[in-house]
Amino acid sequence: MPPIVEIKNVNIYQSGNLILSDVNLTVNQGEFVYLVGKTGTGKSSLLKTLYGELALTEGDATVAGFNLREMDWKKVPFLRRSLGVVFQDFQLLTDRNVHENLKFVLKATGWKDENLMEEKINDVLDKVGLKSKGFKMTFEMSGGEQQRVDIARALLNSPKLILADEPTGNLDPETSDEIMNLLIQVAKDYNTTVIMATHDFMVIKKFPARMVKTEAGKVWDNATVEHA
Ligand SMILES: Nc1ncnc2c1ncn2[C@@H]1O[C@H](COP(=O)(O)OP(=O)(O)OP(=O)(O)O)[C@@H](O)[C@H]1O
Repeated sequence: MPPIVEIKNVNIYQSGNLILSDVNLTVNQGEFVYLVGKTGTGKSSLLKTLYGELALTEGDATVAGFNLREMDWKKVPFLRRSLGVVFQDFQLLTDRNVHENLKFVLKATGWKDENLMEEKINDVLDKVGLKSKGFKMTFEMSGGEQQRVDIARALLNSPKLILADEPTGNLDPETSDEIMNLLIQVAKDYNTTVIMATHDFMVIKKFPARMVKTEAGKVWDNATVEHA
């Protein structure tokens, strides 16, 4: 199986400033990878490049079978559909309940059959342990529950790759552990790759995995906990 992410000699810019240079990174299907590094060193910029929010102008990268360099801009929605993206601040729609949040995404990504949509929503809610909470408004939920909804949403289109930007950033340690267990379980059950940016060294120590670090304008592979 080809790597799910292959980045070669990539330079990443924000507003014309070079943030990361000569990035090389290969991630295989099913791997769990932490992206660590001090604030402002480019973790989010790297993730944004992977999900097509920052255009790739120098170097080559393939993500979930999409060639980012040659990709027509119009194809970005298709790239996004084959990824699951999880954020620190959830980005859920606050005027809708959980079920409606999930249905909104399904409809926006081309689902039409009502029965299949119901089946899928039940399936992902069950997966994240929220089967009985579909009727809840998202603002009525705890941070941990909202993060579970966010993960459920990321799972809707059965992604081969989940990109998570500080998914435990707003959670207490116990809830962080629950979310980590969930992400790891999901990755295992679906053979999904997870690339997760984090500052949370308690989490990394407790759930060790490969580490990639942003520092001094470069991406360093296999950084150790001590150096991070
Ligand atoms: N939209 C933007 N326009 C201009 N510069 C930006 C933009 N977004 C980020 N930057 C700059 O790019 C650099 C890298 O930011 P980035 O958010 O990728 O870092 P990070 O490692 O994810 O930080 P954090 O851990 O705080 O989220 C920073 O110097 C930041 O100021």
